[in-house]
Amino acid sequence: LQPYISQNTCSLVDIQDVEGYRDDNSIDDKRSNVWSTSSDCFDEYCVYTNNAFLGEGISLITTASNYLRVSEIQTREAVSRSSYDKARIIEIPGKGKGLVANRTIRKGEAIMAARPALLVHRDAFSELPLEDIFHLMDVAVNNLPKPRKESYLAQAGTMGGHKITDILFTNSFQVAVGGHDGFHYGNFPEVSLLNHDCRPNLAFFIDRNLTHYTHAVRDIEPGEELTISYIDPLQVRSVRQERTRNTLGFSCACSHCTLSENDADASDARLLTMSRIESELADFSSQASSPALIEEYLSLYRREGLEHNLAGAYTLAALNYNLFGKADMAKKYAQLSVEAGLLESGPDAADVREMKTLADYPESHWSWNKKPYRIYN
Ligand SMILES: C[S@@+](CC[C@H](N)C(=O)[O-])C[C@H]1O[C@@H](n2cnc3c(N)ncnc32)[C@H](O)[C@@H]1O
Repeated sequence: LQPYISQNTCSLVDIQDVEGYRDDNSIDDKRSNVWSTSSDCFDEYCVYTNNAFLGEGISLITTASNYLRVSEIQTREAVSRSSYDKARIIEIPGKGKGLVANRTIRKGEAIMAARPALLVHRDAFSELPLEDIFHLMDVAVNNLPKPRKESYLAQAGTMGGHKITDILFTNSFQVAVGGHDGFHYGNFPEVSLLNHDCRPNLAFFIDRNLTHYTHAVRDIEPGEELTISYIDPLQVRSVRQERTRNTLGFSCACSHCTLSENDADASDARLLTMSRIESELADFSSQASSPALIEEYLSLYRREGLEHNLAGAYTLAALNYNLFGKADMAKKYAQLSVEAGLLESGPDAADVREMKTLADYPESHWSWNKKPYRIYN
């Protein structure tokens, strides 16, 4: 495995200069590689820093094998895209700072493409004593290039305690870098101003090059807040609220969580019906599925305002219509699944590729006509 050799090679001295942290243990020849490591390691976890990684600078707290996986990423494409032409920062009642649209944003429009400033191996938190974690976190953030360190430290920390760690927990995404132990907490400072909403107007995904993409999933009016969902939006209100309160540390003030009791009960009833129908549609031998059931399922999804989470529902619809041997409907929903999947999971996602194939060749797909509809009609 060869670490990424950047065209934009920086001297290791740049890193040594940051607040006195020394990286006296460089991994690679500094003429050919911008990665460096600090001598601060605990067990198998060390700090690795690259002050030009994908154009911006990143620190990792991870194992040697995960470092090698990350350092293999060779994207040189300048994807960085900030939201600042489309949105501005304001105080949002009950949520702290947030982003609101400056202008009309159309469904499908790209909002941001952001790279991580910090990746921390998930197991480091269970395997290392807290004081060792805090030390590694300090080294990792202090070793970042100055603008990157400043944008890390400008993020909100809402849980208290060690500030740099608090910021990570308040603002992290799960990032898998590959392999069986590739799970990390990832921090993307540019994304951190997006508040949570159980019915958000943006979808996001992180691709295999560690880029975090956000896209609008419906038209957004000027002045409307831009939001993503931090949790599973298909849970009923009490479960969603318990999750934001107990795991993420805040009481959700989104409009769906603050519905009247009657409206919240109606939403919960829809979610339970959707879950019941989904079990039937996902069981390809079920005799209960029918075109009417598929359409009811999709209309409940739309009624619930789940536009950021539609790809899976369209996939199930496409597969079920194809099982019935109804090619036109299978194609229609496979195309809608691809359209939604590109915003929710990106072009490399397995489902997106499979639905493209189904849309093009429904009759060659494994599901074709396995349950001819006339039998169940
Ligand atoms: C990733 S930050 C979002 C930006 C943050 N509001 C700020 O001021 O920088 C996550 C924090 O924002 C607040 N937050 C986000 N969504 C919220 C919501 N739906 N209801 C209440 N607070 C929310 C919580 O304090 C949460 O811990």
